Amino acid sequence: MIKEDYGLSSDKDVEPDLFRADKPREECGIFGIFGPDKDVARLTYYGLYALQHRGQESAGIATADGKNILLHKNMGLVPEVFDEARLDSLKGHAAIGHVRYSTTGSSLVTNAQPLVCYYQKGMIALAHNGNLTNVHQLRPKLMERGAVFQSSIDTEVIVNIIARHSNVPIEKAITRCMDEIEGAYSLVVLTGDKLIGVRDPHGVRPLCLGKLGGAYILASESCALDTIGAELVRDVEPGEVIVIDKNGIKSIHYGAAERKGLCVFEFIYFARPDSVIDGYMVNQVRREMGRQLAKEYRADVDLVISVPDSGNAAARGYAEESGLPFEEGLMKNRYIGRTFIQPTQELRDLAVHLKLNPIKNILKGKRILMIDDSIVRGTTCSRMVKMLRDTGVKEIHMCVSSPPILWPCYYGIDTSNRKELIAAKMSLDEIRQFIGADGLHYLSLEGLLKAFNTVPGKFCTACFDGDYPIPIPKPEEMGKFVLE
Ligand SMILES: O=P(O)(O)OC[C@H]1O[C@H](OP(=O)(O)OP(=O)(O)O)[C@H](O)[C@@H]1O
Ligand SMILES: NC(=O)CC[C@H](N)C(=O)O
Ligand SMILES: [Mg+2]
Repeated sequence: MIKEDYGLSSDKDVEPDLFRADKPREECGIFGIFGPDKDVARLTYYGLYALQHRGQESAGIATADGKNILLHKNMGLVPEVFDEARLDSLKGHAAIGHVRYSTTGSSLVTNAQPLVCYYQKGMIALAHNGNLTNVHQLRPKLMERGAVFQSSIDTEVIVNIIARHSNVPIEKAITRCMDEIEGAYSLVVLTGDKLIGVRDPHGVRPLCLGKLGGAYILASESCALDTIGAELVRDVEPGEVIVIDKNGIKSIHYGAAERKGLCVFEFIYFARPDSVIDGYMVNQVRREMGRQLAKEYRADVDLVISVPDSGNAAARGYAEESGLPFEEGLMKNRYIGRTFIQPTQELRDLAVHLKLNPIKNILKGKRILMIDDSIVRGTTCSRMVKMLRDTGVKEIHMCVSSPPILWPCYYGIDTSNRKELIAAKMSLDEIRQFIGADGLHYLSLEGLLKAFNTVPGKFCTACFDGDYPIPIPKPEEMGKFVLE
């Protein structure tokens, strides 16, 4: 029996997020554990806590106790959704969990993950990071054949296709599903007796395998493994299906695509700096991006500051390479929740200072170089420049440790609208004027790849060069890209 508790509270479903309009890019985080002798719900809770940066809209955990799959999910942050009593009730030998930032389907509790359902073979729970690019072909086809959907997320298409192949073992049903779905997907799947991890053939989204005593873990990022004291075994390979059950672990190679597409933005912004993805330490790569920036552009300034958090490592790298002093010039308030009411303009302006505030004595009268990891709409940096000018900074130069974002992402980042991307609408000098800086430089794509010591072809860099490794939805489907 599915014991589900969606905690349907309508006020939370529609709660507006103060920073949502300014924060167009997040991800989802997934976690799975097979550990009969472990408190799987609590370990999943801590794992999700470590992945909270990947999605803050909703959180959910499903556990398998041999007979049932138990589920709890709701809108909100991990500690808001779960308490001790709730975690006590989620019993089992295996669990999966999800933190969501919606990319297909609205931010509603019915779209929260994991999805849990009955099918011919029993019960199945599934959690997904990424976006399918052919969902608008698959969903109507499934509906024509009588499928019903309870949510508007692409993820439910995956569950439906797996369920249609109930005449074969679950591993086979998954690889058959992979024949049909296109796009980016890292998945954790839970059945009564198995935990399965899947990474799409292009390897767009990360997924790694860890071990804690006799328990196996799957997680979007290795920082989740560190958090629960597990060791990183390796990354799940593109096109690999890992099946874990009481007999141990088995790997099925569905097959990697010739053209790989690991999202380079994971390294620029999404991932936590303490994670290792596909062998690259995120913090180290970000620092190297800063060094590359300094090789490309040397500003005549007194000091280097970063826009925290994700600009920090690149700013340090820039300072090291250039010999300029690095100072913490902006403080970020880390305790901003999601419970604000949509503010007026006055409150919005106030909110900027609530989120980031300058340390005046460090900055006043100085010529500074401000480094951020990326500019999407230009909201953050234009506000920062204004704030710094108000503080009495003499000159403000801006460096961005990634190239201009010119193309939308269809693989799980919420930038599917080109009109929102400032670099797609304005020239470099227009952007500089818009943000009000005295100088502006973006890291080149070559410089970015040098930070990895790699050549084009390993990463998906489509947001910078429009070279999409997986076919994107047709123009007539674009308007419908977000299923409401
Ligand atoms: O041009 P914009 O549309 O303003 O978006 C870009 C900003 O958004 C991100 O920061 P965010 O505050 O989301 O998170 P962070 O603390 O990880 O840097 C990113 O690091 C930039 O600072
Ligand atoms: N950001 C993500 O990975 C989202 C996963 C899925 N497409 C959803 O909207 O729930
Ligand atoms: Mg930032």
